[in-house]
Amino acid sequence: MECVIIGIAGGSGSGKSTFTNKLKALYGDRITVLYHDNYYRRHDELSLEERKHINYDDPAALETDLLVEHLKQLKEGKNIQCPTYDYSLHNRKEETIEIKPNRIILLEGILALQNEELRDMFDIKIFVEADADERILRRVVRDVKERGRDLEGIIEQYLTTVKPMHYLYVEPTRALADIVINSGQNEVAFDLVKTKIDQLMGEA
Ligand SMILES: Nc1ncnc2c1ncn2[C@@H]1O[C@H](COP(=O)(O)OP(=O)(O)O)[C@@H](O)[C@H]1O
Ligand SMILES: Nc1ccn([C@@H]2O[C@H](COP(=O)(O)O)[C@@H](O)[C@H]2O)c(=O)n1
Repeated sequence: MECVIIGIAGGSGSGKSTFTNKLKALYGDRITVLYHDNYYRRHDELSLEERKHINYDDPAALETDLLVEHLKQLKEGKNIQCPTYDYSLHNRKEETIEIKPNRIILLEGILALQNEELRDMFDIKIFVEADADERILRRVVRDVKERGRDLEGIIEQYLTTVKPMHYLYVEPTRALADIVINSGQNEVAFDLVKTKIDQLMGEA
């Protein structure tokens, strides 16, 4: 079985996870989904307070080498032990999850198209687009509800790291995408990607 890897990038709050999770809900175990965020580096040597102030939007914050290695293993038909991440503790969890390869592999993350070695592994490159004001508003709601954050911290992080890194590293990768889709809740884009996945699965 030859794997087809689809990279899904876009700014924080653009709707990447919404789009990816909708595909996962449709295909279930017939597709493999990886999240770049699970590859944020472990920082046991730092206190929680110190970990709060890491620049998580800089490519160096992610162990992308391990992700590339895992994608290679999946392509070889091997299972991987995928790391998992705790946003509240700003650290990797102890547990890993076993992930199996499939014909279609999705990889989602803000910097999915930034690293050249990773980008070169993708057969299809997607960038999810959304205005900056909509992205930050969605992030505020999500980070308070789901990631254990407060408004003050979200604003400080956005202005000091998220926003500058977005324009330095994320936005330029828009031009490297095969397809740019407008928001993660885009029925037309979803149907187009679904049609392509169905076709590729039929060819396997
Ligand atoms: N088009 C949209 N309109 C309104 N809310 C959205 C839209 N797309 C996503 N959201 C919401 O915004 C939040 C962030 O979306 P998410 O998919 O997690 O973004 P990302 O993975 O790109 O950071 C989620 O709570 C999601 O439900
Ligand atoms: N400990 C962490 C790790 C990451 N982040 C932020 O997550 C964003 C990427 O995830 P999305 O679902 O929003 O694409 C990224 O912008 C990091 O700032 C964090 O806040 N804390």
